[in-house]
Amino acid sequence: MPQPSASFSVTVRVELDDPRGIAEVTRVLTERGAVITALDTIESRAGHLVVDVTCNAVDEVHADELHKALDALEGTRVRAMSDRTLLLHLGGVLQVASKVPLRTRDDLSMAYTPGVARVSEAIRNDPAAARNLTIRRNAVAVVTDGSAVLGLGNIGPAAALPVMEGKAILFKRFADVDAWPLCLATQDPDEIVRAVEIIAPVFGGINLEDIAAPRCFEIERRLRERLDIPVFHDDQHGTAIVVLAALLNALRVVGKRLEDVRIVIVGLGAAGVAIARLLLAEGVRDLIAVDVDGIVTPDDPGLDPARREIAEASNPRNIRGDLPEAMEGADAVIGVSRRGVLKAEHLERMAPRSVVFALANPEPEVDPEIARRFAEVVATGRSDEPNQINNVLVFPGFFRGLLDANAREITLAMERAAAHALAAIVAPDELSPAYIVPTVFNPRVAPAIAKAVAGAITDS
Ligand SMILES: NC(=O)c1ccc[n+]([C@@H]2O[C@H](COP(=O)([O-])OP(=O)(O)OC[C@H]3O[C@@H](n4cnc5c(N)ncnc54)[C@H](O)[C@@H]3O)[C@@H](O)[C@H]2O)c1
Ligand SMILES: O=C(O)C[C@H](O)C(=O)O
Ligand SMILES: [Mg+2]
Repeated sequence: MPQPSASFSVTVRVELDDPRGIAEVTRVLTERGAVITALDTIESRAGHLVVDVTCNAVDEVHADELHKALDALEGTRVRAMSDRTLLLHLGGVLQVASKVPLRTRDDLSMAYTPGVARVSEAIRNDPAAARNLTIRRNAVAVVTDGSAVLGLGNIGPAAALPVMEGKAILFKRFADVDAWPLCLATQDPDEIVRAVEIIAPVFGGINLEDIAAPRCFEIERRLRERLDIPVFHDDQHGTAIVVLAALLNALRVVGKRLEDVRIVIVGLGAAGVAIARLLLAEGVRDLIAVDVDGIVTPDDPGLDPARREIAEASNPRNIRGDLPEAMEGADAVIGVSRRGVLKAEHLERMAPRSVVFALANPEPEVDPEIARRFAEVVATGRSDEPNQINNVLVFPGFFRGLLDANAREITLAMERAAAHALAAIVAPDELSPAYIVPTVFNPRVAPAIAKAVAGAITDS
């Protein structure tokens, strides 16, 4: 049963003929499963009270039920009900701010003309000076075509913008990177590659986001060939790094070794391919990938090169069939597909002391409550659950490291180093089923990843 959460927080403005009725209001809300988080008095006089009650609900249906229940109370009227998350996004969540004062004509003539012309000339004479004299060394483009937005699917560039704004503020908050959302009105790989190529002079790095497989593989490869700045596909590499870190620690908790475990990946898309690649590079020997048509094998017709590579390197026991067959005896399952794909009848086939990562956003492959009946370690991608496995643990620090080191490319060595650094933030004596990855608010996360990335450049 999904629980009320802060991601679905509503404020109800209720008008009462008798102030004593507030007790009824809180009773009705609480009995119907809402979690009250604030009560604010708006108007109060004898025989009249208006209050804003803020509470966490489960979803729209639940909020509607709460509204109706309050309306049914005698002497109580609901004036309005507002969704706080939508209110938070009014006008967007991101803005551009000046780093320099603009108070006098002097300030203007340095920040802008005529002074700025000398800055431009300096760059014309030495293009490398752009790194020091512009925003470039701290700027990242968050580029999407809106084709695989969270687990919502192909919702297009306009609907993708709130998610990309969100990514940009996470970059700023956790690693002081200035990121800008760029939602492209095309899903044609040639056009996407060209668009990124021609905006590249502004940026020190490109973060591709929520571009569906298989086109994301080709786009990333072509951009890496053409650009002299690092190109990172967050859903692939960010996810693979956080998953490897979480898996290393989860296996420590259940006392198993990476080389010995059987792992199932559900959803061989952008995230699934990159996770499989990184786990195989790290020494996983028994990995099975399952997609919509069942276990992925090399004889599947029409496999793109990235999926073919995984199909050929996985499934050493040559298991055929679908999810139930793949799950037989599995020590860990990693879901990067869509909500509800994993069921109790799949999880009950797993080995004792197993691990379930259900990472689809915003709703996981399985309700964590159900998963905990079968597995010792359970994690999702949500920020309102313990053990949040989300690429936000990686991309801010990873780009901090790339930008500071003026890196031109991204290597598997950097990804592995970042994963180990992230895992190491949780000390061995702190590890438990409910604590396998640090929270994103742990201030050691981004610096540790940045350091690992920079260290891996020197090593290679
Ligand atoms: N927690 C995180 O940090 C994180 C990071 C990246 C992606 N994700 C989530 O993972 C999911 C996939 O993201 P992506 O970028 O790889 O998308 P994608 O579109 O590239 O891949 C999704 C894959 O899942 C497969 N799939 C769909 N239904 C399935 C089913 N019933 N059984 C098996 N496979 C199925 C699709 O065929 C596709 O190959 C999304 O829900 C996304 O939110 C989470
Ligand atoms: O955006 C997130 O929360 C994680 C990930 O990038 C996703 O697409 O689900
Ligand atoms: Mg994403």
